[in-house]
Amino acid sequence: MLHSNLLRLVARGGPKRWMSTTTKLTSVEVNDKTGIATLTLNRPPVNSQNVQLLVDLQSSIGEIESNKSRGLILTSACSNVFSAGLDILEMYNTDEERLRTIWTELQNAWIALYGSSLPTAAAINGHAPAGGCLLATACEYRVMLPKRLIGLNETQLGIIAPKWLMSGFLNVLPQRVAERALTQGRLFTTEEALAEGLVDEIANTKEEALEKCAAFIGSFTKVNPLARSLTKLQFRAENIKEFEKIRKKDVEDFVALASRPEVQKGMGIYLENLKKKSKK
Ligand SMILES: CCCCC/C=C/C(=O)SCCNC(=O)CCNC(=O)[C@H](O)C(C)(C)COP(=O)(O)OP(=O)(O)OC[C@H]1O[C@@H](n2cnc3c(N)ncnc32)[C@H](O)[C@@H]1OP(=O)(O)O
Repeated sequence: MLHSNLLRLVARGGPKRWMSTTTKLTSVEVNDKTGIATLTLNRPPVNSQNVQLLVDLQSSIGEIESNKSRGLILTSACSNVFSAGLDILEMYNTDEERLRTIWTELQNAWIALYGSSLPTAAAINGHAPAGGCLLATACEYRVMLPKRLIGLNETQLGIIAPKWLMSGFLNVLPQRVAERALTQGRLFTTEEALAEGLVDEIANTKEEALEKCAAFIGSFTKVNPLARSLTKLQFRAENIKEFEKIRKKDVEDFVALASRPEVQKGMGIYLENLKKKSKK
């Protein structure tokens, strides 16, 4: 009996247990040995962030926080994309109420991750433009696969990233580099991102990226968890306070901007180009 249980564990790649099913667009797996939870975004083909993905992400973060995991690693089930950012199809040709919901859930997902008291790391196993970069930079540590792209390219779509959306970016990049990148809508290659400090390490495979993230989280083993989390949140308190002050107005600003005819037209053209490119 013991032998067959052991064999099953080995076949599953070690002492892991599934905490939630994959009927959601996210799944959570906790490693029993390390106590570290891996949160996987699972909305093929590119993990574009629709309302459902953003809601599921929040629920998975809540689940990980309440099951007393030692840390959270965010990654993707898609083979070449971490997340393509907000689902443009959902923002295009829609009504104001839907835009309000999309933006509110993006805010909720960001604050849940950015304000998490747990150690957080992103195993960026693919491209991470816009909202993908937002999630990665909400984490404390980033490990990325070579030759992928990451950055906040909102200006290329004719839209403006609000201050809170830049917070994580500004936590890791000097203001001068961040300002130039945002105004250019620049996407950094993995190698450029490493040189600038936007990512912390490069890994050749997703497995290696997960291991490096786990090693980062493991580096806190000897640190008092309460002291650690309060220290982290002290660093983030100012950004969180500023965000809370403007969050309602920020939703209305987004709705006003995203429903402007020229912005809608820009999204339509951007979508068409994406589709043309993917058919090539
Ligand atoms: C008012 C302030 C708002 C500020 C905040 C806004 C934030 C955002 O997140 S806006 C979204 C910005 N995202 C992007 O610009 C990324 C666009 N996507 C890409 O560049 C690429 O898809 C890729 C690099 C992420 C992946 O490339 P690849 O693996 O080659 O995949 P394809 O390009 O062939 O895409 C497959 C499939 O998915 C569709 N798609 C891609 N991204 C999105 C998206 N963000 N939303 C909706 N749909 C997306 C793409 O059109 C393809 O569809 P099909 O042609 O139907 O297969």
